[in-house]
Amino acid sequence: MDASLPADEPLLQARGLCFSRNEEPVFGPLDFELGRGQALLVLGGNGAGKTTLLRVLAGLLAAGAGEVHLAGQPVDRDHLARGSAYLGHLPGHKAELSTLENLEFARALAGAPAGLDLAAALARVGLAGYEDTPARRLSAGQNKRLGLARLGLQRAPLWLLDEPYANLDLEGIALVNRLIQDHVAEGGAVLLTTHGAYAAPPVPVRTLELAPARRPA
Ligand SMILES: Nc1ncnc2c1ncn2[C@@H]1O[C@H](COP(=O)(O)OP(=O)(O)OP(=O)(O)O)[C@@H](O)[C@H]1O
Repeated sequence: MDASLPADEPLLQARGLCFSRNEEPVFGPLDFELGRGQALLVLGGNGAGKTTLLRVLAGLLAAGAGEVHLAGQPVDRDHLARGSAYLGHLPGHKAELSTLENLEFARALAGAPAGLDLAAALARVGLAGYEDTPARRLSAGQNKRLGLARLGLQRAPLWLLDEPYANLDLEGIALVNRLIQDHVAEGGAVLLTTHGAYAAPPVPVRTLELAPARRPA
């Protein structure tokens, strides 16, 4: 957990946050906050803007208007990218590298300790025995599991999880819930999306409902 961030402010605050494409509003203005030890479930049907919101919060897209504060400090896209760990629909693994090599790469990027047991990290997400398997040979659910292993290496206090339960079997869903529970118990916070088909994690959860998508004229 990042001890450099003050603990007495909400970890994440958004004020008047908006995003538009070609002058068509996608979401907002949104006002919400998320404290340490909490999860925020972003609800909305297909096209409501959930992924777009997470990409803005991860610093991958620029907001059209509004402010985001991390632990009380106004932040720009760079700070958002550094303060959060993002797990999106596309896993972002290096296809030709093995699962273990992908974790080595992620560990180096995150500046995590070299002594970290990466084989154990793979075993924790159910990928024991796949250490030498190239990422391109993983199933969708196994790819998601590798993404979950990477998340644990990043040590960011704020997790942004886009449809984390998608493609996972029951045991995988339980794994996501366990990881979220542990992260929140350590003082982290999790913002996750769902279109409503999956259960919420077993932690204190607030919800944020995005308006239904507009149909093109
Ligand atoms: N790259 C893009 N270019 C143009 N429009 C986009 C792009 N990505 C998404 N959109 C549009 O932005 C709106 C919000 O999309 P977004 O992916 O954020 O929705 P979502 O709530 O995550 O949907 P889903 O539940 O289907 O994943 C949609 O109307 C979509 O058509």
